[in-house]
Amino acid sequence: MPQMWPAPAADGPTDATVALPGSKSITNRALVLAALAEDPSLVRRPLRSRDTLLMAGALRALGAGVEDAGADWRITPGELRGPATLDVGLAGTVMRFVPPVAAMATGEILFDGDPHARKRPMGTILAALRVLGADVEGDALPFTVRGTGAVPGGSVTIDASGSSQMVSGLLLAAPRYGKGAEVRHEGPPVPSAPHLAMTVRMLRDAGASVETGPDVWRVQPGALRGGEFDVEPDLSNAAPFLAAALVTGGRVTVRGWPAETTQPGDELRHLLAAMGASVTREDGDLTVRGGSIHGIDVDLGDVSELSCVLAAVAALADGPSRLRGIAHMRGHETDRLAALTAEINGLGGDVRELPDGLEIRPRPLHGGVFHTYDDHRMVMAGAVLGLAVPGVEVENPGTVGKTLPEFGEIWAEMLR
Ligand SMILES: O=C(O)C1=C[C@@H](OP(=O)(O)O)[C@@H](O)[C@H](O)C1
Ligand SMILES: C=C(OP(=O)(O)O)C(=O)O
Repeated sequence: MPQMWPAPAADGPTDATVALPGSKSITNRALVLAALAEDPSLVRRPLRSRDTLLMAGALRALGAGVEDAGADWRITPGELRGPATLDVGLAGTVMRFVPPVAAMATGEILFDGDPHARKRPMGTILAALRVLGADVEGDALPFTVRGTGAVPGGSVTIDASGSSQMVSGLLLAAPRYGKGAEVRHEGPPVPSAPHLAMTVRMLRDAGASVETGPDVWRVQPGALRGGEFDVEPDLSNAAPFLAAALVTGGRVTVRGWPAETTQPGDELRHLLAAMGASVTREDGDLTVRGGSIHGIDVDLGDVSELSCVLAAVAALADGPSRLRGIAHMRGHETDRLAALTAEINGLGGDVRELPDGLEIRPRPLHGGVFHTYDDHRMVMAGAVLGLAVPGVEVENPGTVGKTLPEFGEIWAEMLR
């Protein structure tokens, strides 16, 4: 039986300060790099959510130690070994970042995940691993990696237009491959440039030698050093909270907004300003104040994690929006273009799917069930709509635990 959450309508402008847990993307990269390093590491203030617990579990099953150290995680690298059966859940980072590591283990490693995970694109990275010398059977979940203790590495050309994680996954393990790896992309643009920059930055910080050019990345073989990985707050998960300020004409401050970051969520500063918010960063905190909500015409290909919440805000704007450059979201937790269209229209909206995005014409909305398709960001989008539209019931709110188990409490606290 699906659970229903009556999304609270705002009874006035928000006036709140929120602190958010760590970034999924930084936590899961830190876990992989720490597991591949020569010495132990401390991952400071990691996100503890379904996606990161699955990553920790997968790396443990392959021989790494991942233990609580107060609020932190202590990672002790171990000899990589199977056999193992790994659950990737619905986590793109786990399904794309762990197979390149498993290929260096010994023994048979079976990967599987949630029913919808079997539909997410995997063939590109599994084929690339075969080119780099790994023994992989299958082109989608479930699949098997037969680790032989080492991966020769070398050059590979892929079409990563479906997901930047195809590139990131190969690069993160590449320092430990015999010849390292040169990954070239050929095809329509790779989405999520900030996430690729995050991969390169974190590899270099861990001591890897990485060169980049247009659509090419070269990682030299070499040791990775352990140490301390500081996890920033998850700025993509700031989206619904900052959007609440805009939607209610109030104020929301997010604590600990980094001055400089590779997280795509940093773009919220510009995107929400373009939609009518006033945005200021002071003493390391980011504050958004809302007035009227304007539509936008924008390419979100680099920051698609923000699209669900921005689509909800756009449905409440004073003019139409076009969200472009996000065709690859059809391969996310669900087909997000179809899901947003169906669910916003189900509340009386006027959303049309484009080949690469959404066209959103605001209309008066009414209450109803907002289905979420096991997608954390659909829960967040439903919550944002519910602020302004009485009677929105969000299906399976627990789905938000993929990246933010505390969402409900922080949301309620924000509205108090
Ligand atoms: O590398 C990462 O941490 C991520 C990359 C992006 O994937 P896509 O390029 O598949 O959109 C993003 O949407 C995802 O949430 C996290
Ligand atoms: C696309 C997302 O997740 P994943 O890492 O599973 O691809 C997301 O969090 O918006």
